[in-house]
Amino acid sequence: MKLLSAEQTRAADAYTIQGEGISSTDLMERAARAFAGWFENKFQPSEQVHIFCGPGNNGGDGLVVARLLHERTYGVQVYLVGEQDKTSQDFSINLKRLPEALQPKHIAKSADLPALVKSSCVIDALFGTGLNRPVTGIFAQVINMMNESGATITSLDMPSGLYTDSQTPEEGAIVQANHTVSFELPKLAFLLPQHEQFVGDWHVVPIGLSQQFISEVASDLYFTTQQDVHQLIRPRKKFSHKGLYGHALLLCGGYGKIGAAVLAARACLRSGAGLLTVQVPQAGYTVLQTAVPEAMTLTDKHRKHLSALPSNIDTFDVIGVGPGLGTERVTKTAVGQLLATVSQPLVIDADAINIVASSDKLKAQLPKGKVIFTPHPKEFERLVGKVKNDYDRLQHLREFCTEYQCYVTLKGSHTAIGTPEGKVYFNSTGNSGLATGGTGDVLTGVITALVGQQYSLEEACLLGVYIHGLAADLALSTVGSIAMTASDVIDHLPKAFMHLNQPMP
Ligand SMILES: NC(=O)C1=CN([C@@H]2O[C@H](COP(=O)(O)OP(=O)(O)OC[C@H]3O[C@@H](n4cnc5c(N)ncnc54)[C@H](OP(=O)(O)O)[C@@H]3O)[C@@H](O)[C@H]2O)[C@@H](O)CC1
Ligand SMILES: Nc1ncnc2c1ncn2[C@@H]1O[C@H](COP(=O)(O)OP(=O)(O)O)[C@@H](O)[C@H]1O
Ligand SMILES: [K+]
Repeated sequence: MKLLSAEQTRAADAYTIQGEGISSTDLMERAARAFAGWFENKFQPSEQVHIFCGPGNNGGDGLVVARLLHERTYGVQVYLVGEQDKTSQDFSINLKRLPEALQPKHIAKSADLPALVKSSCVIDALFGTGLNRPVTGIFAQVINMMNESGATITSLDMPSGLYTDSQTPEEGAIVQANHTVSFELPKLAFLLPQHEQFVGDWHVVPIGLSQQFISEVASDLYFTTQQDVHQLIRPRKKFSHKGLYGHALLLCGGYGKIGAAVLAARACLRSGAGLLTVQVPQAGYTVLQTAVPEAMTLTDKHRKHLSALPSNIDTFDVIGVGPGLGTERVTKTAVGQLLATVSQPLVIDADAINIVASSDKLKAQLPKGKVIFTPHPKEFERLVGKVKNDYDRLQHLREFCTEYQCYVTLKGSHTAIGTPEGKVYFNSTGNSGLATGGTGDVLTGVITALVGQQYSLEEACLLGVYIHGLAADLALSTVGSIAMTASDVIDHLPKAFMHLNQPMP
């Protein structure tokens, strides 16, 4: 699914209005109905609803919602914020349509601010995608009052004050919503960790914007849905054999971190690798052979660390390197040799990322179009330098991927996958149960297996990150988020693959 900027969203609105031959007021009615439908499922009519409306179409939506909720027996109080001399046309039309029983109150100065309490139920319809500067003055006072009241806030389309697709200047007030109910497509701002306190739980309701417009408009930002990955997955052929599903090599594990190799290996096998060889330092031999009998085990000549590449390295289809590796000098040399000599695709994680990050020479040796990096945000900063904020991080992601012609899965709540063409795909699965040691090692195993099965590097990233998160989502029902471990995620990979293999409804 594509993500649209605020400007493109406005264009999609206009295109839909023109294409369907409806008025903008009709589309507003449709949007407000979709919002009200969500709201009714969530909140009972017994609650008094306070709706704060700004001067534009977001406020216009708020006025329609007020009318609809009133019809459905909710107690509603409407507040019109700011001077009323510059309201949008659809706002004015819907103000006239407001039932007489709903006498709006005007808030033009601080003395007009109502006293909300913690139990109040609030709809924030001050500003949406049309916000064009930081919120100050009376609007900021209303926002601060809402935030300080502790009331339950549902923002309409956007938390008011938050920019849709760029960094919000610090001086602007921003609503801290419990829920944000947005139209048609998620907005980029929802996917960035720095906005968690503003966006709350976000939900998208369809309003029938032109699918033709959306499919044709140029955007290099995507949100990966089940539909997107379902079409990637390839069922196994009846007469296939293990030789067709790739021979993966994992270079993982160091003294005290052999578990990382076990996790990556188990995940790799659970993701369909035809054959798997793991090379570990001598200290890991018995552990690997016992914990993962399906994997073949090579031992390094070093007792504790990776120090050399296997002599038959050319025989593997893909190499996953990094989890638990350590950054000893001998290991750095071995990783350098790997980058300089091998021709297979590489999945580079954890300490292998740290090793590459520490040397411009190694970065320059990265084979083009052959590498997937899987950093968490700290490892990413080691690669690209300190970032200022989440937008800056995205910019660095794009630049790094295009400069080095590589793929990067920048891990987090909505893992962002960067491609050499400068596209970014945000993942939609996963939960905070994944915030525990070893889950990244699992991801390395999953992606390595997929590359070995001849998925393109882009497909392997999209599918791997999605499946990994889906396994964690399925694990929620049996172990919950607090007790979840990396092994639980591996144990739910089979269900996740089965889930994706089923026909879509
Ligand atoms: N288009 C459609 O058909 C549909 C649109 N939909 C809905 O419309 C929303 C977008 O509406 P929108 O474009 O009118 O913008 P909106 O978010 O209300 O804000 C603009 C107003 O605020 C003002 N303003 C801006 N920043 C300000 C600030 N910092 N401080 C103070 N004022 C500020 C600005 O005034 P000005 O800049 O002229 O001073 C203008 O008056 C969208 O989120 C969705 O809810 C749906 O109904 C579906 C159909
Ligand atoms: N709050 C969260 N919500 C969803 N996914 C998360 C969250 N926190 C972490 N993850 C996921 O868990 C994994 C953690 O990886 P990483 O930090 O490398 O762990 P480790 O190094 O311990 O294996 C990543 O796939 C990341 O996207
Ligand atoms: K809003």
